[in-house]
Amino acid sequence: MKTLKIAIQKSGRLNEKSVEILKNCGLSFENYKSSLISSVSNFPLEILFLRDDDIPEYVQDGIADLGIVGENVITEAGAQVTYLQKLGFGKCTLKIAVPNNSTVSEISDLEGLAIATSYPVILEKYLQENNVNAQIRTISGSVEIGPGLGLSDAICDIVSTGGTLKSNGLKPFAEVMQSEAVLIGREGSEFNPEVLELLQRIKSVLKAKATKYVVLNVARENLEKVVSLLPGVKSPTIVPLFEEGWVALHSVIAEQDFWEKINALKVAGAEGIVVMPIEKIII
Ligand SMILES: Nc1ncnc2c1ncn2[C@@H]1O[C@H](COP(=O)(O)OP(=O)(O)OP(=O)(O)O)[C@@H](O)[C@H]1O
Ligand SMILES: O=P(O)(O)OC[C@H]1O[C@H](OP(=O)(O)OP(=O)(O)O)[C@H](O)[C@@H]1O
Ligand SMILES: [Mg+2]
Repeated sequence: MKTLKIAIQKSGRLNEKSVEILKNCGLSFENYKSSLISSVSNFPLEILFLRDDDIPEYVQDGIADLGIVGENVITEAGAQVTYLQKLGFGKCTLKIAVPNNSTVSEISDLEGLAIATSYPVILEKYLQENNVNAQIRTISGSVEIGPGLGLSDAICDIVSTGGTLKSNGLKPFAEVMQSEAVLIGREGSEFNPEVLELLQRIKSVLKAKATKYVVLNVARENLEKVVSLLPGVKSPTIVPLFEEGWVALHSVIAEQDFWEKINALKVAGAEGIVVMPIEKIII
């Protein structure tokens, strides 16, 4: 069996969740960041801990077989890699923002202005698509400080809660791209048996995370009504209760669907609703 290499962020926003998802796949390894490489004892895999900016090229060039990195970083690098799976964390949006007192309110107002960013490639393309000529000032971090220091009139940076923009007196007005962490490989990677095995485990972990195991009690006469409220439930398990005429309904439900229905379920006669996490769903 060939030992695969997966590159993940050494430290920063994506590190913890990347390690978590691999551990949830049953992979056993020490999170030795100082050694920058860690061997998985129960799967033919080595984990490389890198700066996130380097991950797309490492995968493109075959130094690593797989990587976990933000879509923003892949697009900026222009790397030739294949998206194997969106991972549902590191969700953020690349936005253009200006000082609160700025009169800039649409893209065309950026004509001739200076914009500070760590994403010059993505921004350049966006400005071209919108027929705007602006001066891009590339800086590697703390971009939000740009307008306050007189370095730029606007910024283009990652926004999640919007807290950093707010505390720097900035307001967003245009969305350039949305991003989340993705598992990447090279073209054809998914045909490698070890990659396929890992990918299946990751999918199982993600599926389990998005679903809950639900148990509820309901009187038999209300059972049909309750089942009809549960989307996607084909055939729930029904277990008779000691109390005559009552049953317990067991089912696996998308968490999102469930919370929307909870009040309707109660009105329909569901009682003692217990919601439990699921560790893995094997697809
Ligand atoms: N506020 C945020 N909320 C959610 N995701 C974010 C946020 N900021 C960044 N990200 C995502 O996490 C990735 C890593 O962000 P981080 O700030 O750790 O990068 P970095 O400082 O460039 O790290 P490195 O030292 O590895 O180069 C970003 O490229 C983006 O995809
Ligand atoms: O909208 P918010 O929730 O405030 O998040 C946005 C901030 O998060 C990121 O920086 P990070 O905190 O990762 O620090 P960094 O600039 O050192 O990468 C990004 O560069 C923004 O500055
Ligand atoms: Mg980086």
